[in-house]
Amino acid sequence: MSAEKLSFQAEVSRLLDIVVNSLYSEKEIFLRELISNASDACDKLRYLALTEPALLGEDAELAITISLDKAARTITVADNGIGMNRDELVANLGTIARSGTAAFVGEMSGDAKKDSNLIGQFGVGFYSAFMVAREVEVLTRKAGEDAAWLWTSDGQGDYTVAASEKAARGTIITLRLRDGMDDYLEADRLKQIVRRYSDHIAIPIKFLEDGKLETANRASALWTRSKSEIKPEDYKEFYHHVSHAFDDPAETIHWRAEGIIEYTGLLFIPGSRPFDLFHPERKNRVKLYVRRVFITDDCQELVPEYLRFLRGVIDSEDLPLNVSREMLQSSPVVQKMRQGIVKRVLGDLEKKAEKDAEGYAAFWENFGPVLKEGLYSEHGNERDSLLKLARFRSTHGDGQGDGLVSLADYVGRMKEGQDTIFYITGEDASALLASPQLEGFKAKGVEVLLLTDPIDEFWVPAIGQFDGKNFKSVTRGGSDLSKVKVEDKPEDEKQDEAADKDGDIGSLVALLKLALKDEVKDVRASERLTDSAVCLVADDGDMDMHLERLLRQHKQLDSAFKRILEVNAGHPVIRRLASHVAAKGAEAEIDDAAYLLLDQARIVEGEAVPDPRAFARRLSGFLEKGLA
Ligand SMILES: Nc1ncnc2c1ncn2[C@@H]1O[C@H](COP(=O)(O)OP(=O)(O)OP(=O)(O)O)[C@@H](O)[C@H]1O
Repeated sequence: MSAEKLSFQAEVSRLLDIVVNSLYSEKEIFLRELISNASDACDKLRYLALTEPALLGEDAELAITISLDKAARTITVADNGIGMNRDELVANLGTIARSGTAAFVGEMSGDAKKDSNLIGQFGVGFYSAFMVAREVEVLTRKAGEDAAWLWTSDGQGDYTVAASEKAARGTIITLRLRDGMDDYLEADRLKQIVRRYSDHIAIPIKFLEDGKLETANRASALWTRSKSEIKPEDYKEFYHHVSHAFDDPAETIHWRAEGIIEYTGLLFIPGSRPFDLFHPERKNRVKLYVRRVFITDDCQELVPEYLRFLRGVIDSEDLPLNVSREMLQSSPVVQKMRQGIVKRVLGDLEKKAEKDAEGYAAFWENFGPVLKEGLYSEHGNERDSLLKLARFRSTHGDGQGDGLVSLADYVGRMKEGQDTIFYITGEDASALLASPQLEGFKAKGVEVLLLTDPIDEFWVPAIGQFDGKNFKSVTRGGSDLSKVKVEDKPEDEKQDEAADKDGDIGSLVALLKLALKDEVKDVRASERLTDSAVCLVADDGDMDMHLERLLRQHKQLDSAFKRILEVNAGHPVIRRLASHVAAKGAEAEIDDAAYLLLDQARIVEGEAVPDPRAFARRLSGFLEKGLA
């Protein structure tokens, strides 16, 4: 059968472009990637052979073999793992099946530096071979099948697949090196790379030199070694292998649980946020082993969703080797391990938060929004631990929302008479800081949490309270500010308040209500405004305004809640309007003023003005009068 010519998926072509133009300064990592794949292929075979021993047959010693041919300028990496059939070959080495790939590739800018950072999070795996090779050949035969296939490509957009011959199962990858890559034709250099990057691989990596085989790594699973023997670089390289990521781990958690159930955990918190963390299909990929045999990287019961950024290995001593997927789903051993993992990881995070505020803040920036999902989904102690770990921007400190505060910090700073934890939700902290609803709180020195993750709209109502204090949005209901005592209030503020009480605000509010009829739920004099003339708030029991916008953006809601318009009795415009009304009673222009005030409040809230023409007409009318 002749060779079939196929094109790479567009995303692969783009990745290859970047890879070939060599964004990585360390080209040598190509070997790490190929060895990593070969070791995964051996793990997969060993697992299948538990139930189908014939797959291993005579050839039961799984190994990776590296050899060189200086004259032909080739390196080969061979394994006797699971191998691939034709369809798998085309799917695995011609496309990227991972969810979110298209969006990810779309983000690449063509700017070499930025793209290399992005690719670092994504991992190019097999394709990194093209950094050093002008042509790559993959000869493979799937375990249990007779047919072998040869995949060939120069990484320029196409590849070919042809039926071929191979005596035994497994995969042989041959790289024809580019000019200038002669370095990699030295056996010592390759051995050094293997030692650097792959010493922790549990499968023997052998060098074939002058007809002799020499094992170049220790071939013992890293997590089984004692911690004192393991160097930080070993952990780092194991992280690269197990996560297929290029960044470095921010946290390494290695422990052995002994007692009713026994297992070893070696888990990593990535140093950067994986590109697909919020993709709906993103799953936890912690690898489950049973007594050193890889079982699966798709056991969702092992790690809660809100820790889906964890990478690494859990190796159980108690599960049976032939454990099935169904068994895993209902296994009390898995449940116990999950509890242990959660306790360990959250405990370590708590220690980090105490000892290394800066490092913890960096962790929180990356993974806080995911951890907060647990505030919503979990209960009891797990939720309590998460509440301790949660950090927020707030109006405390420099007032720029830069620092992170905990709920305990907040409660510790509450003012006399304050019995509520105040918050505001929105897209970004700096926009929130400019919200009119915050003015009164700032003026009274009452701290407000600035919540900017979509999940905040859900966990806050789900929890309702922290330390016996209710949460309350400053954009909703009565502001409760009058209860808060303020020590030294400037004289002019007191005068303002006195003036308001005696003033004509009552009749103005009544007239505004009349003018706006069904446009608003109510009009009220505000406690929370100090600088702005007006703002909108949600009635207690109605949907939060930010949540409503969020849901409407996602087409989850088409009706709109009516809001309350609050007016600032101390603001010059409102005062003038109030005395105007007192002197002249209701006039047509009150209607226009009412709508202008309402539209202004909408604009500040980031909402569209429903009738822009009417808005422009009214505004021009008032300008004209003002200029006359
Ligand atoms: N030596 C091999 N034996 C069997 N299958 C292999 C081998 N090398 C690669 N594959 C298959 O090709 C797929 C793609 O490999 P590739 O290195 O591009 O990505 P990956 O290892 O899945 O993930 P990442 O891109 O994060 O490294 C693998 O998931 C595996 O199924």
